[in-house]
Amino acid sequence: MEVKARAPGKIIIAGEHAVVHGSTAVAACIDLCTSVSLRFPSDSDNNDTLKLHFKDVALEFSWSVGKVKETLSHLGSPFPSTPTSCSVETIKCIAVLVEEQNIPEAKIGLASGVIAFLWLYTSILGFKPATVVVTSDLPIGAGLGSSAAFCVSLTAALLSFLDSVSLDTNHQGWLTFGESDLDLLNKWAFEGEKIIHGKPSGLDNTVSTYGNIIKFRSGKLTRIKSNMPLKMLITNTKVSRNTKALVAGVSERTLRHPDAMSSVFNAVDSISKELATVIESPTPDDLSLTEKEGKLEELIEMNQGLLQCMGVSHASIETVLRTTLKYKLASKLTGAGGGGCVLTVTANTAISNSS
Ligand SMILES: Nc1ncnc2c1ncn2[C@@H]1O[C@H](COP(=O)(O)OP(=O)(O)OP(=O)(O)O)[C@@H](O)[C@H]1O
Ligand SMILES: C[C@@](O)(CCO)CC(=O)[O-]
Ligand SMILES: [Mg+2]
Repeated sequence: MEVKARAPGKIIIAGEHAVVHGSTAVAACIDLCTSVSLRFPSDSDNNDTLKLHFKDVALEFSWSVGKVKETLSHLGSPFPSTPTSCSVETIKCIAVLVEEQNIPEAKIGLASGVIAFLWLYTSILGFKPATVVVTSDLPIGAGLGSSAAFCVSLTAALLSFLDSVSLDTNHQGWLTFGESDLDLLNKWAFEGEKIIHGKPSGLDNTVSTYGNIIKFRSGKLTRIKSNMPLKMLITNTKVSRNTKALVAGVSERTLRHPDAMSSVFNAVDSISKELATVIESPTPDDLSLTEKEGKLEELIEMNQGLLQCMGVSHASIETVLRTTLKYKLASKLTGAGGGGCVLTVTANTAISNSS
């Protein structure tokens, strides 16, 4: 039997990093997805292997199920309905299983995703042979939430085998999770993100699970209904970086300058709240649309300034900012920064073109 699940990446319109420290953020999912296919061998295959294939990065892993069980047997039977954090000791045990796979040095950054895979797989389905294949439209490690889309699509594929999870009617050829199961899916995906990110806010997995546009603060989401067209350009600087290290860097700066950073986080909170209000408020005519777009651009610019204060911008990001500024367009980094992707609001251009 084979199941295929997919989940979207995201852009953070305002509030990245500050959201880890309790500020509000606004994020929207994008139509680039990660897909996970999961196939169990038939009885006649007489197979005792758990295989994982990361197609985008041409990496294949395989373990004997007996070996995985031996390493993790102290954890007991799986509790799929109770999302559980992977303890530091268990991460160490799983890391041994990953080290044996001899990931080439240039791709060693992907190891945390393999650990997250083994944790989610064994916690939800236990010790069963299977073949899992991961493919993505998203650039990996570029700020568009590839880690969250991976955790959400993988968890969705795993949970779909549980009798307790009911899948809703067909949505463009795909079944969707019912509202109550989305919470379970999101919680497990968060546990995967914790392994990859260290200290995630939960924003990325939440927007990937629930879709559309959300406002998010301290683990709580509010769905947003946009009342204006949001046209954005995404530029990938192609400078690779690691979310875990960037998040840790901001926490270290916060320890060094608690008062100053607290003011920065408060300012971001106000920016995200105002931005959500602007997006949601009615747009009766073209004049109010132009006014709202002006506000949006200014808020994006202010948020970028504060991200620079947090130390997560990068020379490659500044180059994109300078370039878009020549065309009077506002931009900010999106996701963890340090390279990765930059967002540019392009709505005004669209209006002047059409008028
Ligand atoms: N398609 C994929 N194949 C294999 N591993 C993946 C894939 N997508 C994500 N990953 C895992 O996620 C990690 C990248 O996550 P990271 O959080 O650093 O970047 P991101 O999620 O793309 O950006 P951000 O968190 O800023 O939105 C990779 O190192 C890998 O472990
Ligand atoms: C940098 C961060 O705010 C967003 C990464 O996409 C981290 C997080 O919220 O977990
Ligand atoms: Mg990530």
